[in-house]
Amino acid sequence: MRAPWPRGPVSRLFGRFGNRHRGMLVAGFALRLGEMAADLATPWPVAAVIDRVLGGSRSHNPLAPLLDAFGTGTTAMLTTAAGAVVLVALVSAGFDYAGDRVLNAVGERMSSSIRCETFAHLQRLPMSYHDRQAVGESTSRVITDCDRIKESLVVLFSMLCPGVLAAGSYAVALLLLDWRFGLIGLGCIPVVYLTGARNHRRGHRAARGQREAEGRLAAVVTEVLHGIGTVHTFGRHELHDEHFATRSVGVLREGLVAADIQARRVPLLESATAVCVAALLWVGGMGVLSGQWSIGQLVVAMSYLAGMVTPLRSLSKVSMVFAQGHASAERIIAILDEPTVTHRPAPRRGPRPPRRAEGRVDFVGVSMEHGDRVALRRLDLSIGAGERIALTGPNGVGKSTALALVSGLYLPTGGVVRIDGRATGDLPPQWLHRQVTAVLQDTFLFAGTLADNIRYSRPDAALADVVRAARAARVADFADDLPAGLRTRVGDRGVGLSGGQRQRVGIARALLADAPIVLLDEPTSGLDRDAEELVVAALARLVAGRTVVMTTHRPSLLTMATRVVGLTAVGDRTRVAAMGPPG
Ligand SMILES: Nc1ncnc2c1ncn2[C@@H]1O[C@H](COP(=O)(O)OP(=O)(O)OP(=O)(O)O)[C@@H](O)[C@H]1O
Repeated sequence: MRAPWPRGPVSRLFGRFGNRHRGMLVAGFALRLGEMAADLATPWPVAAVIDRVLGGSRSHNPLAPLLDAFGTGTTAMLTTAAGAVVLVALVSAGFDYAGDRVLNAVGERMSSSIRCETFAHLQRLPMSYHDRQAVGESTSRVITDCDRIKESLVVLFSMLCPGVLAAGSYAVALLLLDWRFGLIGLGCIPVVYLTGARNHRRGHRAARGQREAEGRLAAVVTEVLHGIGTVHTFGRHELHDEHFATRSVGVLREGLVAADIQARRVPLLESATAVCVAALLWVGGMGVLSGQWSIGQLVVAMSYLAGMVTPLRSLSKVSMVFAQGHASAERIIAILDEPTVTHRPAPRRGPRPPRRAEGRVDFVGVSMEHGDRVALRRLDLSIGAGERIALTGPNGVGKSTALALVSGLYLPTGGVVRIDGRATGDLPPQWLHRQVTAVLQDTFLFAGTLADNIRYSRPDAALADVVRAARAARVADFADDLPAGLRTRVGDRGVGLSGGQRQRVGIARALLADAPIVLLDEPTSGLDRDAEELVVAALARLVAGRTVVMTTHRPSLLTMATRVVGLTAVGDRTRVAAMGPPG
């Protein structure tokens, strides 16, 4: 059902993640109400002492029955009032503790769910999204923006909600005490609201600018750390220092705007609320002088007004946290709104694909554009099941793109890529992952053991299968010399292994996947002759009995192909020419 009001990022996030903790939220707010009730009772023992003990009058006091129950002598009333002060404070503290525990736990749980779902969603976004988004920027959203949302939720539950509840309750209590006191108290609310709302919009703009600038800064850090070897080799540290400092100025500029807004807000609100306190003091003082109210009642009214303005003042101090949380919620919603690869249009009706594809691949009028860059133009090419085809051609003609289209990494922007006669866009992604495997130019290894990395393609594989794949791919040749064998940990990005060794782990991974279609994207480029020999020997085992589409310029790999074709871009077509027998 659609909400009857336009739903902003904050309410959408809250609706989606807060609903899951409805029970705890209700319990938390009930505890807050208990605390409020205790706080409302706080000034009455003092009023009783002033009016009944010191003034000797019997003015109205809601705690009178309790105070009178322990005796009406001055000492008894004084003792009971002192005891009541402690008791009320203890009850209020108990509710405060329990309310904070419950509501802050909701804030923590909500932000944890937001973080996990944002990461899960981000991983499933298509390559076209990741191509245009810097890694540092995405990291900054998952980590920093989720953190900002967490801070806002904690402040929301521990300050904003109790503050609003307190201000509302004190305003009602003032009204009940006397309508004139109530009007003065209520007069404070629009002043605070108008000051806060105006500043929230400015604060939100500054916070949004700051988060965008911080995201760009994170992108610089990630880029430089990815290429730190190149930075050291060429000694270009100063270049990146300057680059970083330039981007950092953007963060600083927005931060200064936010600091200015924050600095203005507190005095503005303090002045506005001081006017209300002064008005109450004057009106109340005149009332006491004319005998309309007792001094005790004026003390209670002043205490309620102080109770009302204190949370309003403290809210002004945290409003920048909300502005930042708001800006971060927009950035998180922007990710969650992106369609994932599993949200493709529903496949056209047809029989379920068989468990294992035969391995026929057809490109029919396939075009591919990456933004404004054209990678393939109406390519027609058919590859039979079990055929091993090598794509050659000039740099940038679209060989790697053709491979990426077979694996479903991208969907063509024109034409269709078919596997066993069915368009890749109509095939369930999970099925496609089982039919197509790849060894790329540089195998990416995750932090974990060698065995974990091989098992990445088939998490349920038995250890014996992992060992068999490791032997066939000649990983065992070097793993046997390591103290922990296949249980040796490799660091982030496979640090500690040579290029050739990493490629052999990649081949073992592909072997274990046992897919009928294998893609090889320059798997031996960058290797020396000895390493290449070992990798080619491993690849020979991988390609046997499967459909293979490879891109390579290396003769040792070309000899594995049953057909070599050359791609050339001519006008609006990517043409295919047979290049004669391989080798
Ligand atoms: N992710 C991407 N984003 C933007 N443009 C891209 C992307 N991938 C490829 N391209 C562009 O598409 C064109 C084809 O690239 P592709 O890598 O497929 O060519 P290639 O024939 O494999 O080149 P090479 O022989 O140099 O590896 C190039 O102009 C390239 O700049």
